[in-house]
Amino acid sequence: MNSIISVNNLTKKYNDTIVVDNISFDVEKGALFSFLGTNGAGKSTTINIICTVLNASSGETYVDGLNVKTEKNKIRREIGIVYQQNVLDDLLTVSENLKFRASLYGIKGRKFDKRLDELANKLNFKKYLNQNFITLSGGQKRRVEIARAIFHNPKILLLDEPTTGLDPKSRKRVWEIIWELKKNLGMTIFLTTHYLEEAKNSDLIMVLNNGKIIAKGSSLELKNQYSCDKFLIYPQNNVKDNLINSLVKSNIKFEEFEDHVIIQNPSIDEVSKELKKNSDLIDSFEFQKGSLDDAFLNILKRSEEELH
Ligand SMILES: Nc1ncnc2c1ncn2[C@@H]1O[C@H](COP(=O)(O)OP(=O)(O)OP(=O)(O)O)[C@@H](O)[C@H]1O
Repeated sequence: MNSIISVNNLTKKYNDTIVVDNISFDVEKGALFSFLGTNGAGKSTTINIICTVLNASSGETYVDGLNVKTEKNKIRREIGIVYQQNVLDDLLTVSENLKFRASLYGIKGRKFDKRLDELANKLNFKKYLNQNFITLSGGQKRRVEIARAIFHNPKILLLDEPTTGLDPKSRKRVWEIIWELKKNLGMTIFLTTHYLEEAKNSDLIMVLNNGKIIAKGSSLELKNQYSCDKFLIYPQNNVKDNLINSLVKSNIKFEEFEDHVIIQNPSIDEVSKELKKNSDLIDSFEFQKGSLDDAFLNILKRSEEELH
């Protein structure tokens, strides 16, 4: 594997509290890597160590072959970060903000003008260049924040919940931009998100809980391993017991809820027989494919069960 980030036995402690617990993983060059976990799982801590803004308690981390302990400045040139919160100055214009940020990487004069034009076109914010950052909408601000993060052409883009608070259309637009960066520029994308839908096309998903890696795999692998297809049957009023009796007689395993029953991993054959047999008891039914959301919840549930 051609890895661009390599994390080996990483641990972070605050006093005696371990918040990242001996984790190891690699991120492949050009991949979309998604880092999932509940609040407080240790995602931002890990990202901050990779970005060289926080020191680990122990373990080794390399970014593009550079050691995060000893080659901080070189690493900072290789990475761009979009934080959960916008970091640009509300009272400067978009152009002034980017000029200041670019100057930190030595990008000035004509080189700056050319790159600004390129990014303003690509990320569609040319119209707002002379507006104060505060006057932009949430989606427009995020696009400018992405421009800030990639102004110096980094190899890796770290996105810490980049679309939180955006409406679905703005989220879609931000994702189109991220895909373009991955596909056309081969940029490695390291994502943390609470929207599992966004992680579904990742090359690798890793789930963290209480500082530990509790699952790792592609979206399909995690879905196959931790979620299942479901068939929901909604009985007509007051006949749920009759439907349940029929399912019991047919030896079909199901879960009972207030106004419906769920058959997990249903076989077409058994479900169609039951539907035919009980058509006068059934109000409606639906089939649900196993989802990444289900997988995520089951991964956390199993991890909690193992702890107790
Ligand atoms: N400076 C600090 N001192 C003490 N504890 C801290 C500090 N920073 C973070 N923590 C703790 O470390 C744990 C991991 O926090 P972290 O921010 O990495 O989680 P996260 O997975 O990014 O959560 P979220 O999804 O809410 O952003 C939390 O319990 C947090 O309270």
